[in-house]
Amino acid sequence: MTNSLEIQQASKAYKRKNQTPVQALDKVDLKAQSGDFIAVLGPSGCGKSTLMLSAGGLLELDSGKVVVNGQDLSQLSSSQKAEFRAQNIAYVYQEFHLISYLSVIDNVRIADLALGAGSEERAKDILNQFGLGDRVHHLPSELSVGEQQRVALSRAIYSGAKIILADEPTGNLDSENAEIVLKALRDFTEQGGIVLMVTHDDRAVAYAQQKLTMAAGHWDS
Ligand SMILES: Nc1ncnc2c1ncn2[C@@H]1O[C@H](COP(=O)(O)OP(=O)(O)OP(=O)(O)O)[C@@H](O)[C@H]1O
Repeated sequence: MTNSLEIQQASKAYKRKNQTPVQALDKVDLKAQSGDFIAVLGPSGCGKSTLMLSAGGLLELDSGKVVVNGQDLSQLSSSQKAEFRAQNIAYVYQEFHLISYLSVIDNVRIADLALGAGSEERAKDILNQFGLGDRVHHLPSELSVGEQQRVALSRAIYSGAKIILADEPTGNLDSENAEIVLKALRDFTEQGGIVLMVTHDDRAVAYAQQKLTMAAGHWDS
């Protein structure tokens, strides 16, 4: 199956009482399909995080739409959207967002842990691939920063999502760990996934096959 992410004429303004609205996205278009590894660049405040939140349906647009694998996210109820997101979209952040009181393997299996679903073996295989085979029962606080990001990435891969939205995924990493993470993201796209990655890191930009720059809420062309 081929995957697709389409953002059509997306606009979003943040409105605060008694203040001029900030137009964070201004009719932004994006078309990505299986195999695409896209770096989103641009200065602070130009709308990159707003774009990423919108792409995953975490933020409602004022106008325009996001279509993932043919599904217009705005047509889904919030519970349908959460379910659709769990199956199709994973976020990888600079700050990892691991759950501090759960072990590495439970963090990876977080989405199906409560249901007793999924496969511990598969989670272990993925952790092994990321060199974390001897860390499965550790807590996040017992890991290095690079290891924590590898757990976050393992969680994204384990989820089976076809689209990874990565916000500064190498921001806190040394070169060795940055390379592991970037190679994994590239492998993910080579296997049919899509990666949209906000970054200021030259190492990450070098891995992407497309570079898009934002300026004040739109593409800088
Ligand atoms: N919740 C909010 N309320 C009001 N304004 C906001 C809110 N979130 C973002 N903004 C404003 O919207 C604009 C775009 O913000 P956004 O976080 O998308 O930019 P960014 O490119 O990701 O910035 P950075 O690189 O610094 O993370 C900025 O001017 C920001 O101040």
